[in-house]
Amino acid sequence: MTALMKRIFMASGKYKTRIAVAFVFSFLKGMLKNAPIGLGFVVLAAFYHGYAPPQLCLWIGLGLIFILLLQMLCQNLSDRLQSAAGFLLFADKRMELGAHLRNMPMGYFTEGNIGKISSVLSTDMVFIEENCMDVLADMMSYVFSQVILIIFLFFFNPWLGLASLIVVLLILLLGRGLKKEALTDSAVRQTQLEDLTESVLDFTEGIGIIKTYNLLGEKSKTLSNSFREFCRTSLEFEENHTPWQRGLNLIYGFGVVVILCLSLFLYFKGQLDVTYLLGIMLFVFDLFGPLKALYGQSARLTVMNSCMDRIEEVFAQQELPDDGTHCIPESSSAPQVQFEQVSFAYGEQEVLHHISFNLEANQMLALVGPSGGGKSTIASLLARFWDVKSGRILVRGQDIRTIPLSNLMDHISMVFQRVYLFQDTIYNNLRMGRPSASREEVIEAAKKARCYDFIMALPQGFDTLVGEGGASLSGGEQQRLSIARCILKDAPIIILDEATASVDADNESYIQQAINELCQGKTLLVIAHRLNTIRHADKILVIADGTIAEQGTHEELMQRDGLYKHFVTVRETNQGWSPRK
Ligand SMILES: Nc1ncnc2c1ncn2[C@@H]1O[C@H](COP(=O)(O)OP(=O)(O)OP(=O)(O)O)[C@@H](O)[C@H]1O
Repeated sequence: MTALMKRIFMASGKYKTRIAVAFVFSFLKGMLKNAPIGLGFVVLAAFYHGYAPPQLCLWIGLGLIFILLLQMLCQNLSDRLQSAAGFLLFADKRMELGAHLRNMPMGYFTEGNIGKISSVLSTDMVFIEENCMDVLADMMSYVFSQVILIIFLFFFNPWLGLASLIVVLLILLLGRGLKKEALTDSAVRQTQLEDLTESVLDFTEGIGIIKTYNLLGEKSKTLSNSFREFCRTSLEFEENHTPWQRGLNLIYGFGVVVILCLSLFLYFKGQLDVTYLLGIMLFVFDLFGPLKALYGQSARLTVMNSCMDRIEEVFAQQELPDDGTHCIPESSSAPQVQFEQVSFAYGEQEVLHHISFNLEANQMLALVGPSGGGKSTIASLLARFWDVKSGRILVRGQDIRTIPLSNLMDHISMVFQRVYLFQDTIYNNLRMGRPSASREEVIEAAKKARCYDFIMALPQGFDTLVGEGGASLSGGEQQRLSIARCILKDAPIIILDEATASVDADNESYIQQAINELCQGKTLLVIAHRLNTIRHADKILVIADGTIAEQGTHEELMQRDGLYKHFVTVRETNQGWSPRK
């Protein structure tokens, strides 16, 4: 518990003082909880010794009211301070995590971590936010209450104090076992919760594909299995705790009997005053109550512990360094883009080996080659989705690792095959390309990207809301909107992943017109599939097995009897690898 308190306290940043003050009030609340017992004992002793003036009753009554009021005040202050601190702290933590995620390499998001991020941001953070402060403050008050009760007993008789201490030690020993079990179980449970989130995301995001392939039954079954599995683990979590909780209950009861019998024994031996015996009777049945309440919360505590582990794990992921201070120069005699001996690995697996090429301003470089050769990786490295393993990538002579990420992004636009439109109006989706753009500029970009007509045919024109992922628009329309976004951005370097999926002839022609508008006067790095695009490229790189197998213009490469010529021949005879015409 102390370890968890320390972790939360260390993570509480500017709310440390507020939390510390809340805990002080909680401590006072714990002390005051036992004060009526002390008062009761004073009354008993006074009556027993024949001292019972009417004023005593008045004072005791007033004292009790005072204690109750003070207890309420402390409770109120600690609750208010701690719950506000919890919500404020986790609002900040979410923003911190958001900033951290923004600076993470893209690889982190594509390597199956979406479920983890979602469950950390929602389930884990919400659980800690709602529980941490009140549970921790309650824990503190239980611990202090227990300590005070033991001190009472030591004060009455050292043997009683010692006996209660031994019982407490036994409880702590068994509690350690419970904690160990709970820690393991809650880690398993939280991991399953993460898998469950992943399954739900998978199901909802892929619902279109699932329906197309008639997999609704199968995938629903997978999802139901995940739900059932989580339910089973939760039940197991509870069941595994039960024997430990029963053991603890046994020791609580056993401890009460021992203290009761020992008190009577000491009384009959003349070693314990009758007033003390009566005092002990007052609270002996609740003697280990605070510890009982504390272990009753152990399940919540351990879940909080594993939530903290997972939150810290995401925070511990290395960010992509963004400490560059050299902005891209306005002009330079160096090539627009240079790859110098670039190697790259996903984890341990090296997928690019010593790639070197230059791309001059306003030229087009086409990357072609077999699937899995490394074309997309080359494009991603230029946008600094990841950092190279060795070698350098330069933009206008400047190593991209020394350029502030925002400056690099200002100079690069990417047109992906997979388009993402936010749940917002078409206008706002377009304006993301350049937030400072005027309405006229947005409309102009839409016209250039051949979007204007279909936008105006929508019920609210530019103010029409598009669904999550742009579900209410056709693939070709979404693609053109994403191109309009890039036209508005007007970045000098464009990375274009040409669509491989077939769209109808009209759409294809519109997309091509939109791309032609976008690419005017730009430097282009194209992952090319269309023979037409490839033919017009200033330079073609054939990428195979992470290396440049061949390079040159279409004519140069066709003169060699190499991989490229083979690919084109295959394309022309419509077999296998196919750069479309
Ligand atoms: N996120 C990733 N994690 C691990 N390996 C990856 C990842 N992305 C790609 N790879 C691997 O890197 C290699 C190069 O992949 P890349 O996507 O760059 O090839 P490509 O030429 O663009 O293929 P395609 O034409 O099919 O898109 C492949 O072996 C691929 O399996």
